[in-house]
Amino acid sequence: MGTWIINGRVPVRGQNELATRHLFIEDGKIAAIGSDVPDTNGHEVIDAKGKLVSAGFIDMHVHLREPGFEYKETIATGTRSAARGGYTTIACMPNTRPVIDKVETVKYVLDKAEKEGIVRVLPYGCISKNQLGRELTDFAALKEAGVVGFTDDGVGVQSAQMMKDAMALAASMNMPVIAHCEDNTLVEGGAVSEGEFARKHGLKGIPNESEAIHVGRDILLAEATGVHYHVCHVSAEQSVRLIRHGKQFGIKVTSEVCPHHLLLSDEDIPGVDDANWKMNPPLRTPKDVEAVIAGLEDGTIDIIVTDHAPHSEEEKARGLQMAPFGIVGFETAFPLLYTKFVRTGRWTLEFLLDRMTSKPAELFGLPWGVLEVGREADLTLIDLDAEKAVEPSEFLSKGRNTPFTGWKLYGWPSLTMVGGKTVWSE
Ligand SMILES: NC(=O)N[C@@H](CC(=O)O)C(=O)O
Ligand SMILES: [Zn+2]
Ligand SMILES: [Zn+2]
Repeated sequence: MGTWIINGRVPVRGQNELATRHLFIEDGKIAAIGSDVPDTNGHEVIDAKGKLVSAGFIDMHVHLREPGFEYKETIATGTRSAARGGYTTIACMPNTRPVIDKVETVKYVLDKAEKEGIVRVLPYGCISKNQLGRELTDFAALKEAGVVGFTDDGVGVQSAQMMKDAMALAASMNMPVIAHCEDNTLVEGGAVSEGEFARKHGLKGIPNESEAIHVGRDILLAEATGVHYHVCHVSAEQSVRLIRHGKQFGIKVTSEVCPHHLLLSDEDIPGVDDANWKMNPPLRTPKDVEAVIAGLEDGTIDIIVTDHAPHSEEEKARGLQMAPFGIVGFETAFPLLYTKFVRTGRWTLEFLLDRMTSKPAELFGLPWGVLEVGREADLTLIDLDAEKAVEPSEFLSKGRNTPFTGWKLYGWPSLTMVGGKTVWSE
């Protein structure tokens, strides 16, 4: 017995419209996509009722918090939250407790994901032991154990020599280095960006250069070592400029941006009490927001990620200055971007979907992210027409820390399938 998903609508390449299609799924794979009304006799039938059928989203930057911070999130809750957001593959950052710097921790995460996760989980391994920036981890052993790249996300690699060594080693084994770009000497205690908000409230601001200095340094090191260098959560105009320049020189630099940096600036922060507006990198100025949008549009920035970073309510109640950095992202990413960029006519639906599906797959050499016959049936059904407000109490994530509460949006996922199996539905 197979499964028919009937009356779905799928994007047509190069055309800004959707076509009605029926998909047949058998043995976990997409076995047929057609426009003729099928004979569904003897098969399971899912009536998509005109909803968008998209390849499942791929998020190359998420925090699942396990092991060690299970009060913030677990692999079980994080993957459910991802599925509800339409994601079928997620790559998790190693800033857990212990950090993912040893084979046994990689195995622990993969084993937990297998048993308790409902979407595909790809772990990253640390660049440095304990993420202290002093000693490289055993890249070969971590690769063998199944990591998809090396990163110390959560902190910047402060030493240029350390980064160069990491890149040379990663390049020799054809693995990417993924960088959280932050020069600590320029940050020192800042909670928000330099800009209007910091000035108004007399706060120390985090300057754009703290990010861009690492971006510039690392692009030079990527050129010297030949590694695939991927920049995390680009937020500053200067970073976009440097990446654009690096790409023009043929250096293997790629980058990502988060929905919040495309949609919010420091001037939107309501006040110093609400830490749901605190994340790293911080919300920048309206000029930076325009620059990251332009960077995504011209291909300087390759993909969209959430940087899903759940924290507990108690932690986030400490105010802007004291609370930890980070906001949740899975369950609002697509509705936000679809509503604010596609429905407004600035982007095509195809443009947005590519940056959440096929582009990340292409960048990291993954076999998913495309809706076509023969591929594994990782997909999501999305209601493009019903409007609903963001309601954090409905989140499947343990984290409720979002600045988007109450935003009225379109484009809510209603069913998510991984390898032909429905893992979540409304
Ligand atoms: N982005 C954040 O604000 N926080 C992340 C760390 C990170 O992505 O650098 C976290 O782990 O909470
Ligand atoms: Zn980071
Ligand atoms: Zn992160």
